[in-house]
Amino acid sequence: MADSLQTVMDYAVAVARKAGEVVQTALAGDRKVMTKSSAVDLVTQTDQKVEKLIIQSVKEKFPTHRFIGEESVAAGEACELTNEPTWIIDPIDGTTNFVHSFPFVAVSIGFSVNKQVEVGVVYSCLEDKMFTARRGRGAFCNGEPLQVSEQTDVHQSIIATEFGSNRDPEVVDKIFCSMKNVLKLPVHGVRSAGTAAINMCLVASGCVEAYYEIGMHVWDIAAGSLIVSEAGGLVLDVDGGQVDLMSRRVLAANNRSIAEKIVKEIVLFRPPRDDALDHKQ
Ligand SMILES: Nc1ncnc2c1ncn2[C@@H]1O[C@H](CO)[C@@H](O)[C@H]1OP(=O)(O)O
Ligand SMILES: [Mg+2]
Ligand SMILES: [Mg+2]
Repeated sequence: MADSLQTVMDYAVAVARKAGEVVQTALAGDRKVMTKSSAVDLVTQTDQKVEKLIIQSVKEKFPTHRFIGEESVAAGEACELTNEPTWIIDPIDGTTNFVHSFPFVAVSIGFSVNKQVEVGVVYSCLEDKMFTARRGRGAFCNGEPLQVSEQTDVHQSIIATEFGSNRDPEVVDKIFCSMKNVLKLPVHGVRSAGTAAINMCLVASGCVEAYYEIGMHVWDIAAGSLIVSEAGGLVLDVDGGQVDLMSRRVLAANNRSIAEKIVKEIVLFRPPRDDALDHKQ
């Protein structure tokens, strides 16, 4: 599998770049916006077109591989992570940003075998940054090695998180309560890029010390989780335990000291799992 993983990596990078070109072209034109699980969970024809392009290209090269794609799942396909080689795809991470031309939009492609992510590619289309990682072989941005921040003092840190797309008042309260707790630690700042994949790449790049969220999906974090761990960081559940990519909870941190401080501030809740039969919202 070692050499074939390099083939997968090279192909994932090529496909992500091609997908990124489609996203960039679409940014110049009109975007017809539709909604999914809620009035603020947006999707465009470009999301659907890019996912089709990625899946078709991969199928030509690897006909036996399986897929978990955000828009395929939205269209009713199963979201099941098996031991088989599986491509986990978010064609546009940051659709809300894409719709508003807010300049952080990514194509995220993870590749797992035996439920473990082996290859992660996140292409930040507008920054033209190609983040890549292979398990055990480090993380890179445009070919340059990535290293998480060395900061151990949470008071000197920036923490990334997202507001998500769930506007249920109880959920919003919990999300804000966690953010307030983190802000009051105090930390230097709290940030939201509007894309989970780019938030994770910011941790891997050492720009932010940690990113946490409850409510994102497996396609948002599959690739980014490997990029963080290969840059020397930790990827955990928000309770500090082992991460479960299908549980819709993640904490990516530069080190354990920062992770432990953040865990204490997060108000825990459990959204329906991605592999639950009714996975919507
Ligand atoms: N209104 C919204 N604001 C922020 N993120 C949203 C959102 N609606 C959906 N998301 C998704 O939730 C993830 C984590 O916050 C984001 O990466 C984004 O992925 P998406 O653009 O692929 O849907
Ligand atoms: Mg996404
Ligand atoms: Mg998306």
